[in-house]
Amino acid sequence: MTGPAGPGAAPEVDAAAAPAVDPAEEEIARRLAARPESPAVWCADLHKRYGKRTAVAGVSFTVGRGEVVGLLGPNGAGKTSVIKMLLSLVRPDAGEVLLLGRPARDPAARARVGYLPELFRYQPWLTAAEVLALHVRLSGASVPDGERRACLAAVGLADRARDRVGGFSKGMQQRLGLAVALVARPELVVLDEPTSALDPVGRADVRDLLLELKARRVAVLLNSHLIGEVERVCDRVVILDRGRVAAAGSLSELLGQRELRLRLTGVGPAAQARLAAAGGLTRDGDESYTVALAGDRPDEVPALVEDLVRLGVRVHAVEPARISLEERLLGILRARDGGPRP
Ligand SMILES: Nc1ncnc2c1ncn2[C@@H]1O[C@H](COP(=O)(O)OP(=O)(O)OP(=O)(O)O)[C@@H](O)[C@H]1O
Repeated sequence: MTGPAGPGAAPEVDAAAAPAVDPAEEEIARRLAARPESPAVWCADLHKRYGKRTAVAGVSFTVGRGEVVGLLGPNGAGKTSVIKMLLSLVRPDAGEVLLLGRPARDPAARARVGYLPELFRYQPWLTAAEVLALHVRLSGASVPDGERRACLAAVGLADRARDRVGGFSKGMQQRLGLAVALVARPELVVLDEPTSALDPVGRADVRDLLLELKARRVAVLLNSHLIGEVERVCDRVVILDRGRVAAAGSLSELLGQRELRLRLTGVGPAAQARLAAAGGLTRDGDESYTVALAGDRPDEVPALVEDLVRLGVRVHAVEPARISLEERLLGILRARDGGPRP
């Protein structure tokens, strides 16, 4: 696993979580490995208590290969505890974890996982290039110089490679953390609040990086409080509350069908057919149309508008209508308020 190492790094690691492969997990791994493609993350019934406090009370979910899954929930919901259990940085009281079809503590699985922790610090006397080189060495992967430089460039640190990390701002350290998580060509990347210290441009850069990972079929588990960000990049979302899964599903499952309200003039039969092809079509007045979009492609709306214009339609207004993930999240959490605390 590539993630911060050395003095000052990962201070909350549970020392009791020594590598050891559980025979029950081995058996599950053997069965999953026989399937055409085992999920990137599989966890079942995870539990964790810290003293009297229950942090995680029976969490199960999967992240498929090449899938981007968002882990959401209020402060203290158990997100970081779940992530640390997935990565064997904290030992679960109960439950099982497989990463890439192997038991989570298996070094062969860990070597293919990139991790950006929520809290980290790098050795301040090293340069960014040296930090990256150190983590490449730790991962056992062979990553040529040019690829490492490209990785720093991808997180916007191309011209800071030779600068010492001690002089980096918080956001620059977070960018370096991302480069560390990505440098050893992981098949699964776990990012715990990767944009908390980033400016708007940095956030947009991370969004692009995530989409690029998705295109390369790298699985991503993303813990973020920036719900708009999650909504834009994630295929699926797992919402935790008080240590339990409060809801999980794809964005269309959680948010319902996307609708598009349009105000159009000059709609001929061809344009009418194009509108109907986009989904269920209703005409609400002379110029008002509503399309219940059948697909969930990100370019669905611009493609439709482009076609309509080509067909001679004058497009006066296009208004997407769907409950936002933020509204949905708040709805779920409020409905659970007063529910049982673990
Ligand atoms: N090392 C620890 N020792 C004691 N309690 C802990 C420890 N780590 C987490 N907890 C407790 O477990 C619960 C879940 O914490 P966790 O950090 O997993 O939540 P989170 O969803 O990641 O929160 P946030 O969004 O604030 O980062 C909290 O009540 C927290 O106080």
